[in-house]
Amino acid sequence: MSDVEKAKVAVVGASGYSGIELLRILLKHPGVDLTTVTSRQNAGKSLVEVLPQFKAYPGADGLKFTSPSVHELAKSGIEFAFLALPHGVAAEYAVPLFEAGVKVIDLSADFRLNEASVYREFYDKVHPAPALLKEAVYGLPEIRAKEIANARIVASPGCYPTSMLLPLIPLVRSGLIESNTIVVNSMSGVSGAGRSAAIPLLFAECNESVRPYGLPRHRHLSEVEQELTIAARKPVKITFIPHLVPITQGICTTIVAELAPRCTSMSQVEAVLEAVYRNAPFVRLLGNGGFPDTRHVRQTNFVDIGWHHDPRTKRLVLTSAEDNLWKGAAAQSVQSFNLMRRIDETTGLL
Ligand SMILES: NC(=O)C1=CN([C@@H]2O[C@H](COP(=O)(O)OP(=O)(O)OC[C@H]3O[C@@H](n4cnc5c(N)ncnc54)[C@H](OP(=O)(O)O)[C@@H]3O)[C@@H](O)[C@H]2O)C=CC1
Ligand SMILES: CC(=O)N[C@@H](CCC(=O)OP(=O)(O)O)C(=O)O
Repeated sequence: MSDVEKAKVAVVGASGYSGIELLRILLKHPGVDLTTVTSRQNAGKSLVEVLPQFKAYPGADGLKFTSPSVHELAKSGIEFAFLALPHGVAAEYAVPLFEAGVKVIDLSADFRLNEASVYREFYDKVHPAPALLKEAVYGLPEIRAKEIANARIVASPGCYPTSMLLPLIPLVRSGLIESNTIVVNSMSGVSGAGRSAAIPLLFAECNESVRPYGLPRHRHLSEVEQELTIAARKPVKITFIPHLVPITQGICTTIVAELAPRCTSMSQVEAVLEAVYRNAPFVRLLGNGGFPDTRHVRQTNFVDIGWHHDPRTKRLVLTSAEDNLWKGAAAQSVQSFNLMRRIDETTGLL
C-alpha cells in the first residue's frame, strides 16, 4: 500500500472521543499526511503529551495540537478536513473550508438532513448553513459509494442510524417488511455521548445501571426516517428507543417489524441482504439465527447483522452490533475518505 498518494489532512476536534479514534486510524493510514490536529483546550501541547497512547505511532512525535481560526485552517494547504465537532459548530467550519476547496467529512449531524426545516424540528435551532445541504452526501458507504466518491461534503451518519439503516434499507427497499411497523431498541455505550460528560453520564451514575432515554423523539429519528423514506419510496415513521448501557464503546440494536404478505420465506430475506452486501467488506451477515455481540466488533469498522423469524407472530427480528466510535463515527468516515480518494475502501481499516 506504500504507493498510495498521500493527501494533506486535518482532524478538527482531535481531542474528543471520535477525534481520538480518527487519530488512531489516520496516523497509520498510508494515504494520509496528517498535518493538523486541533483542540482549543490542548493548543500548544504535543500530541503524545496529551495522548501518550500514540507514542509508538508513526508521525505522532512531531505533531502538536493547534487551535487555528477556520480561515487560517482553510488557507493552510489541507486537502481534507475531518470535522469531529459538536453539531452547530461543524457547520461554521464547513462553509469556509468548502469555499476554499477543501473536502469536508463531517462526523456531526449538520449535513445529514436534506431539509433545513427538519433540522430545525429535531435540533431545535435554525440550520447554520442551509445552502450547503444540497452539496452534502449522506455518507453510508454501503449504500452511496458512487455519490460519496464524487462528493465535496460527506455527512457521516450517526452511530445509532448506522446500526439501523444497514439491516433495514435492503428490506424496506424490496418491500419484504411493512415499513410502518418498525420498532427499534438500541443499547449504546457511554462514549456515544462524547467526552464532555454531564452528570447523568458520570461513572457512578451509569455503572451497574441500564436506562432508556430520548423518548419519544430522539434526534436520530430524523435521518433514519429520511433514509428509509427514500428506500421505501413512501413516507416511513418508526419507533426508536435508545438505552444507555454501562460499556465504553459499542451499540447493539434490535429491530422488530412485520413481514409483508409478499415475503413467504426467510430465504427471500437472506437473498436480499446477501445481494446488497455481497461486496461490502465491512458488513458481516450472521444469517438466520445469528446473534451479534459488541465484543466481536470493538475497534473495528464491521457491522454484524443477524435475523430471526417467529412464525407465530409473523414478525422479523433483525439484530446488529457495531462500535459507535468506529463504524458509527471515525472508521466509517475514513471509509468515505477512501472512496473519495478512489483507493481500496478498506485502506487503513483492517
Ligand atoms: N461519540 C460518538 O459515538 C459519535 C459522535 N458523533 C458526532 O461526532 C462529533 C464529535 O463527537 P465526539 O467525539 O463524541 O465529541 P467530544 O465531545 O468527545 O469532542 C468534541 C471535540 O470538539 C472540540 N470542540 C468542542 N467545541 C468546539 C468549538 N466550539 N470549536 C472548536 N472545537 C470544539 C473539542 O475539543 P476542545 O474543547 O479542546 O476544542 C473536542 O476535540 C459530534 O458532532 C457527535 O455528535 C457521531 C457519531 C458517533
Ligand atoms: C449514549 C448517547 O448519549 N448517545 C448519543 C448519540 C448521539 C451522537 O453521537 O450524535 P450524532 O451521531 O448525531 O452526532 C445520544 O443519544 O445523543
